[in-house]
Order: sequence, then C-alpha cells, then structure tokens
Amino acid sequence: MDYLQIKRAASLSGEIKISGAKNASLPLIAMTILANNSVTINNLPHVADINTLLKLLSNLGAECSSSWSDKENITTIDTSDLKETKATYDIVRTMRASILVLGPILARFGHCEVSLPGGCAIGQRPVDLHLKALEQMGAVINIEAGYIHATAPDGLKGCEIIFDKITVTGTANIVMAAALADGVTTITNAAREPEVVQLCEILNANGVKIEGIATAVLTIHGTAGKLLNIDPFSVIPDRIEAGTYLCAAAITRSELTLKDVNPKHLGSVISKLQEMGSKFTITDDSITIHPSEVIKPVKIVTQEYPAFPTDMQAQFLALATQADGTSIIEERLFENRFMHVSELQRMGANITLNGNVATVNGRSKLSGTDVMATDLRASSALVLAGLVADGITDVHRIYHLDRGYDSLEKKLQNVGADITRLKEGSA
Ligand SMILES: CC(=O)N[C@H]1[C@@H](OP(=O)(O)OP(=O)(O)OC[C@H]2O[C@@H](n3ccc(=O)[nH]c3=O)[C@H](O)[C@@H]2O)O[C@H](CO)[C@@H](O)[C@@H]1O
Ligand SMILES: C=C(OP(=O)(O)O)C(=O)O
Repeated sequence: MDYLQIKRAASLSGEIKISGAKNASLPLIAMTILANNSVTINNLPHVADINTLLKLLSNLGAECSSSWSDKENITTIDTSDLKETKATYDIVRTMRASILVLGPILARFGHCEVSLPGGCAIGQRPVDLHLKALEQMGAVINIEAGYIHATAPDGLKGCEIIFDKITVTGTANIVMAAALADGVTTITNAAREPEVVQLCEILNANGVKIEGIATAVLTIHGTAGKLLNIDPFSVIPDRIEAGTYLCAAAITRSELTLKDVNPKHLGSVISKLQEMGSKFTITDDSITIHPSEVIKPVKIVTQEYPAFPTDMQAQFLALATQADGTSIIEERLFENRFMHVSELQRMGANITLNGNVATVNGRSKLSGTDVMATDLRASSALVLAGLVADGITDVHRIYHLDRGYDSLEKKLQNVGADITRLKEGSA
C-alpha cells in the first residue's frame, strides 16, 4: 500500500494543468451503454474510479481501450456487444458511482441487476430516489440478497418525476434512463452540477432532445428504445481538483496558475477564497491565484451547485486552520463528512465539532505526524495541512485519494512541493 510523505513547503510557484472531471467522466462512461457505436472520449482523468468503471463495463461485455500519454488521453468504448446485465458486488463495493449503470442498462435491455452500493465513510448515501423514479417510469424493482433487481419488460415510459431531494447521480441515472424511454420525462428538482449539465448537453447533441439543461427542470424526449450514435467529445475540467490546488496556493501563501480549467464552474469556491483574502487573475481557461499574507476566517455552508460544494469542505477546513480568526463550516449534504477533523486535530488544529458544524479556530501551528485518509477529499485536506506543518506528515491509506486525483504528487512536485509517494514498510 502507498502513502504520501510531505515536508513543509516554503512556497509553491508555477502552473498546474487540471485533468478531466472524475464526476463528469463517470456518468459519461455509463452513457456509452446507450450507444450503438464505438464512443471516443477525450480527457478522462487517470484515476482509480475511472479504471473501476471501465472494468465494470468490460465485465458486462464492452470493448474499452485507452491511450494515455502526456499529449493525448483518449478512450474508446464500444458497448455494441454488451450482453451481461449484472453489476456485481465485488466492483460496486469499491465505487458507489457504479449505480450509474442501472438507468442505462435497464433502459436498453429491460432488465438489470446491480449490487446495492451501501454506505461509505461520509454517510449512508441511499439510492431510494433513483429507484423510486425508475418505478415511476414503469420499472418493477425488488431488493434481494443485497442486489437491486429491476425489470421493465415493456420498456420504460416517460413520466413526471419530482425529486424530494436534489441528487447528482440520481439525476444522471434518470436522465440516461429517460433518454431511451418511450415518451417525455420531466425531472423537477434536478441537479444543476456542471457534470450533469455536460451529460445532458452530450445527449442533446446526439439524438435525445433535452430542454431546460442547467436548470432545475429537465424535459427529456426519449427515443423509445432507439440506441444513440454518439460523436467524440472531451470531458470538462475537474472543478474540485482545481479548487484543491487553489487551496494549496492559499494555505502556502503562494502564486499558482491553473491551466485547462473552467473558472465559471468555480464561482462559489473563488468567491470564498476572495473573502479569505486571495486575489485572482482569471481568463476563459486559466486561474491565477495571488498570495495573500493574511488568511481571513470564513463562514461556509455546503449546498448543491451553484452554492459551495461539499467536495471542497475538507480542503477549506484545512485552510481555515491557518486563518487569522474563527471560521464556521457547516456540512449540509452528508451526515458524516468530518472524518478529517480528528486527523487535523492530531496535527494540532483547534477545531470543535458540534453535529454538522465545525468551528475552526485559526492560527494553529500544525505538526507533521502519521495521519490516515478516510475518504477522497479528507485525503487532500491532510495533504494541504502537510504542506504547512512542521516536520514530516505521512498520509496513509491514500487509495482514497487515488480514486479521484490524477497524479496529485507529480502536479504538486512540479510547483515546488516536497511530496513523495512511498510504499508502506519501505522507509
Ligand atoms: C460520483 C459523483 O458525482 N459523486 C458526487 C455526487 O454524489 P451522489 O450523487 O452520490 O450524491 P447525491 O447528490 O445523490 O446526494 C445528495 C444527498 O441526497 C441524499 N440522497 C441521494 C440519493 C438518494 O436516492 N437518496 C438520498 O437520500 C444523499 O444521501 C445526500 O445526502 O454528488 C455529491 C454531492 O454533490 C458529491 O459529494 C459527490 O462527489
Ligand atoms: C464523494 C466523492 O465521490 P463519490 O461520490 O464517488 O464517493 C467526491 O468526489 O468527493
């Protein structure tokens, strides 16, 4: 097993190229199940979750091939010979987003079995809203022995769905199911995350008329079972990876430029960093963050897009430990997404947790020690803390981090960080 060893960075400088978004890539890979051609995807990130989903599709009978290099990064997926319709526990348990194959397989084949993903470190994360919506579309769903058994022998039918809560993968799943359904589906209270928007845009450009893209009400005109011919496309930049590196610059009081980024997707993150004192130079596809000696305390509430993302909460919490005052961070999406707090406390951070609210007293002198990553973004929060902690910080269990950050240590090394990937037991 690998771990990361980090030594305090004087300051960082240079450029970081942002990879394609993991959370956009996952539904887009699942979307290829709706196609009858070999689909070419550019800019998938080189992260474990993508390999996991490609493996799941291969197990179902898809032909997947990737060519990764510094210059190009192209994957083709051909699902024309897909026959298997069961997503088994061994894969689903490693990645909750595997649930994204449920809608497209059911829509294409009229039956599907997907292992229930179960909870994870950040919360219970039920999929009841996905299932309820599919039932409204005519699916019969039974849960047996840990598997979702879904059938729709007469095909899925367009209908009116109102989500009780905004769900990102739930919206993506139902949009994909509705794409091949018979008739028109409207989804009210749909997620508006850029990753959902890209899925809708690509479907809309490839034979599935979708109205209301980027709004809370989507109207999807299904093809009544006709498979799609999907043109090559490129995945949008990862706004959470970009936000993480902006926090790396802010916490080390450095100047960094992010390339191949979409600043429009980072509105709430940039605005919070501005409140904390950072200054920015922004172009259409780059963001330069300028150093600010004083980090001001902040109030953050995580909410659905376009508000502040829960996937940036841990990184801002790490940054708040260095603020000149007391920050209040409220987590509204996931009931257990503060696992990084106890590890940051072990490094000397002064944080009080009260339910879903963290009070972070800044100006903490952090000390490097052994810390344990508990989930994907908790991992990057510990890396950020390691960049400003005295001594050596060893971040263990970075398989969480490898799920979603493409070449994190290389990208940080290139801008001057002292960070090394080591094997447990090797030092
Ligand atoms: C692969 C991917 O894109 N993951 C993102 C996605 O996760 P994911 O799509 O799993 O998150 P959701 O948007 O579905 O979850 C939002 C809230 O709704 C609840 N809920 C969801 C579905 C359901 O059927 N029932 C239910 O109660 C969840 O427990 C959570 O409290 O959006 C989250 C919220 O922005 C992000 O943190 C994740 O990084
Ligand atoms: C929580 C995340 O991912 P997932 O939904 O795949 O667990 C994340 O990307 O921060």
